[in-house]
Order: sequence, then C-alpha cells, then structure tokens
Amino acid sequence: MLRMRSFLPPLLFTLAYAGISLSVTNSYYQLILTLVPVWAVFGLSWNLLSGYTGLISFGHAAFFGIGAYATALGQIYFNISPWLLIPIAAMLGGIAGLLIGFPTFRLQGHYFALAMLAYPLAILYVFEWLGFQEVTLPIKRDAPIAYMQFSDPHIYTLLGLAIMLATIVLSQVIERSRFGMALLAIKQNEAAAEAAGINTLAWKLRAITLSGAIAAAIGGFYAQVLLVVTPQSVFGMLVSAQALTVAMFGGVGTVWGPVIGSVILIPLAEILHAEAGARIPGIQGVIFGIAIVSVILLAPEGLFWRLRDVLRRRTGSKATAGATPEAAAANVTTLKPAARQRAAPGDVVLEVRNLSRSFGGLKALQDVSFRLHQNEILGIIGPNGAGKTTLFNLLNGFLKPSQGEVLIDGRNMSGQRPHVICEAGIGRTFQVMRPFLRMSILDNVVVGAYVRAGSDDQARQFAADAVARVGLSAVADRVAGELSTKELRLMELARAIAGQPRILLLDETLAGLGHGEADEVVAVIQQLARDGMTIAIIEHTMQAMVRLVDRFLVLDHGAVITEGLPEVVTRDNRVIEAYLGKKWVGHAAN
Ligand SMILES: Nc1ncnc2c1ncn2[C@@H]1O[C@H](COP(=O)(O)OP(=O)(O)OP(=O)(O)O)[C@@H](O)[C@H]1O
Repeated sequence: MLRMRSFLPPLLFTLAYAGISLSVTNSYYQLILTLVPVWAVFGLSWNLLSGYTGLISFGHAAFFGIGAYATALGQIYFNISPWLLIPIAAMLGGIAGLLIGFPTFRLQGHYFALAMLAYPLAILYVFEWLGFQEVTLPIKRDAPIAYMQFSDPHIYTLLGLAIMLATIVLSQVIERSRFGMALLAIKQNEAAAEAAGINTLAWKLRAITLSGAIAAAIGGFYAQVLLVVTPQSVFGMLVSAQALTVAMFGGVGTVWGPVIGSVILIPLAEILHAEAGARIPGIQGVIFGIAIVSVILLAPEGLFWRLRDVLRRRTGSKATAGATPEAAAANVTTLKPAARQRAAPGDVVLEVRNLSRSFGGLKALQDVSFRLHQNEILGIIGPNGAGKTTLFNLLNGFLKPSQGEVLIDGRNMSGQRPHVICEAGIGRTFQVMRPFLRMSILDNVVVGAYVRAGSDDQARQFAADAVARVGLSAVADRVAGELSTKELRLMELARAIAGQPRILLLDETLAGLGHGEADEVVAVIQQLARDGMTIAIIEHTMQAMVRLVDRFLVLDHGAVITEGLPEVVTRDNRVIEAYLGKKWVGHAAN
C-alpha cells in the first residue's frame, strides 16, 4: 500500500507534464520538452550508480553513446527497427557496465572518478577513427511508426515521459529493496557494509550494469529524436557532465533529484543557447558551470534535500512544539545493569590459534591464541596500540593474518572476505559510528538484517525485533540525525544484531557516553548475552567492563600478557603496569 502510494506523485507529475506538452505547438519548444525527460532519465541512471553508492562517475557518456550509436548503426547497416534496437542498446550498455565496472571498482574515491572519465573519451576517439564522425539515421517515410519516426513531435515527448516514469518507478522499487539498502550501505562505509554481510563488489556490479543499460537505452532514444549522432554529441565531456549536473543540482540519491534538475536546467540552457548562442558560443556550458558552483555553495546535496530540510524544519517545529528532547528520550526503553552473573562456559564457538599480523616491520599482533565460549562476554583490554582493533579486523576478515587461524564452530575462516564471515555468524560494531543520518532508525537497522533475511518484509521484521531488543522501538521512525550519542550507539548495536549473529564483536561501544548512559548500554549488552549471544568487547571504560565481562584477555605490544577472571586479571601486576596504572589499585581498594 505504502509502495503504491509512493508511485502516485511520479504518475501525477508525468500526467501533468504530458498535459502541458500536448498544448505546446511550437516544434522547438516541443523538442525541449522531449529533451527534459531524456536528460532526466540519463541523470536517474547516473544516480542509480553514483547517487546511491557515492562512487562518482565522470564517464556516463560511455553508456549513452554506445546506446545512441547502436541504435543508429543498427538501422543503417541492418535495417532493424529502433523498437528492437533500443532494448538491444540497453543490453549492450549493461554489458559495457559490467566490463567497465569489474576492473574500475578496484579503485576508490577520486581514482574511480578519474578512471571513469577515460572510457567515453577513449570510445569517442575510436568512433572518430572508424569514420563515424556524423551518422544520419535513414528516413523511413514508408513505415514511420515501425521506425519510430513520427510526424507529430508530441509522440516523442510522450515516449520520453513513459521511459522516465518507468525509470522513476524502477528507482523507487530499488531504493526500498535489499539492492538499494546495499548501495546506501556502501556509500556510508564500504568496509562496514562488508562486515554487515553485504557482498559489495557484487552489488556495485549490479548497479553499474543496470545504470549502463538505462543510460544506453535513453541514448538510443536520443539518437532517434535527433536523427543524427556525432561522437562529441553522445560521448563528449558535456554529455557526462549533463548527467552529473542535473542529478547534483536537483538532489543526489533521490529519484526526484535528476527530474528537478532536468526540468529547471535543460529549458534554461536550451533557450539561452537558442537566444544567445550565436553571440555567446558555449553559453550552455557556462550555465551548467554556474549551476554546479551555486549548488555546491548553497545546497551541497541538491535542491530536493534543501527543500525537504526546510519543510521538515517547518512542519517538525509545529509538530514537536511542546515535545521536549527529554520527553523524546523518555520514550527509549531503558534497562538497568544487573550484577554480573558469570555464564556457565558453553561450547567453544570461536577459536583463535597463533594469530599474527605484521605491518611492514611492525608486529601488530603476535601469536595470539584464545577461545570464546557460547554465551560468554570476553573483555579485550590493553593500552593504545596494543593490537585490539587489529585482532577484531582479523576476526571479521578486514585483514588477512600473516600467520595463524580463526575457527568459527571448528571451521577455519581465516582469510575469508568480511561478508562471508558475517554470514558464518560474526557481527560487528565500529569505534567510529557511521549512521545514515537522513534515514530512520528502522531503515538504518534494516541494512544489517539482509544477511539473514530472505525477503524485504522479513528484513524489516528482523530489524524491528533488533530495534526492540535495544529499547529503541518508540523512536524507530525518527531520523538518525536527531539522535543522541547513546541512541546512536544502541542503533549501531541493533544494526549488528539484526543480522542475527551468534558472535558479536563490539569495538568501544561505550565510548563518548556519560556514566548513566554507559550503564544503560551495558544492560542491553548483558541482556543480549542472557539471550544466548556470545560477545567480545573492546573497551577502555574499566568500571563498566569489570561489571560486564566474564573474562578478560589482556594485550600489550600485540601479544597476550594474561587472560582470566576480572577479579584476578585486575590484580595482576603485569596488567596494572602495562595498562591499569597505580590509580586503579587505589580505586579498586576503595
Ligand atoms: N593498517 C595499518 N597499517 C600500519 N600499521 C597499523 C595498521 N593498523 C594498525 N596499525 C598499527 O598496529 C598497532 C596496533 O594498532 P591497533 O589499532 O590494533 O591498536 P588498539 O589496541 O586497537 O589501539 P586503540 O586502543 O588506540 O584503538 C599500532 O601500532 C598501529 O599503529
């Protein structure tokens, strides 16, 4: 029902646009009205890859141009109808996406962006070299409908709108599915996404394949509208910039962004080009340049998000008038920490054997061995640089060991990728939180649920259960950007348990919390252990740790200096010397 309702605005917008375009009689204005959905679809295709994953593509013209040339050359050399050629172009664009994505996804950040820039330029020179400088589509007066050559230009606009509506709906479906969640998780933190069980390379390849297919399809349609294709007009820098500009101007990571950007910028640039192009050549490029600079300065994420924030603030301030942050905080179910009840040691669920890891000459971890039993809470402590986070990174697959083994339920998992280890039952939180600030708590948590869930509905159910277990049900619909540090920590915990891990690695989950807040989070962790979860926690807050853990493992200079019960370990001179310090002895005596 909710989904159907979200399709209504794009449908109404398309109908209104169609109504306006049918009343236009000037053929030049009609062409502009056709180009708006064309560039909107191109922007949407860019958004699907770059808007959702954050991997900026400067080279989407590669796909657009492949589609345009496929449609033109298919008619010239094989006399195939564009109705068939456009789907073929989409297939070629998808294949190109896969071929480009596979090597290029090895690069990150601006290296990826720059590599993408090279593809359309290389193809442009190849097409020029092949002699396809200017390809004119054959005129088919005998079969105009079969060859998509309509005498009434309104039909092109309606076709463009139909493609745009289909692309918006497809994007909306993707946004709310496992696919969209995976892409957003990659955008936020690719490593954390892998740790949450997401096979990031596979999802990125799916995104670029689909994005390439849509860009090529609309490139094919563009060739059909203009009836002439040149390398510069379909592979040129300005074409790639067009996708980027309409999406960034309108709003990145939303279906409405490219549509808004296109509706405003395309008519503006085209009319200026027609009116002033002869006097000021290249005015179109100037307009796009100004648009990008203005957006960067005034609304860095695009118009859509800016407007939404303003509206939210207005309606939010009315709705929450009288509702104080304290009242909102009171909605969070709080648990009180219980006195520590040592778990009876269960089966060994995790065994670490002689694990070592060096970075160049630095031995960050040396010959570490220990076992983790079911239901146990193991505290991992040690001074800064002792190797605690390195140990976690080895356990969940971020790092490969130089030596040694990690066995989960007796199975050697060392060297496996993080999402495989997550599937095997290890969940993890991070020292630095990276929530999706514009998304609700529930949506943030859903990202972690997909590793176990078979369907979108099941993922939402798992997420709702996880949110309830950390006591955040009452605020599940609030956006993460409004949460306190404690609530964010609980949300991260919920995200980790939504994937139903059996072993949970918590990296400084209490960092930045006040005394009372830390107690609440401790109580939640205790409850998780009582419910059957096995937990390893890195933490510097010793007062909380001695109440929480069943056993300590103490690291110093990458090696285990001791392990055992809290009351024994905290009196061990080696631990006091290396980590706790003399102050601790005085404190413990009191
Ligand atoms: N990717 C890396 N490359 C080079 N050196 C690294 C890398 N990761 C960790 N180290 C080094 O390995 C050692 C152990 O670091 P690690 O982060 O595991 O310590 P830690 O016990 O978690 O410290 P803290 O309590 O400050 O988080 C440190 O000397 C650190 O500088």
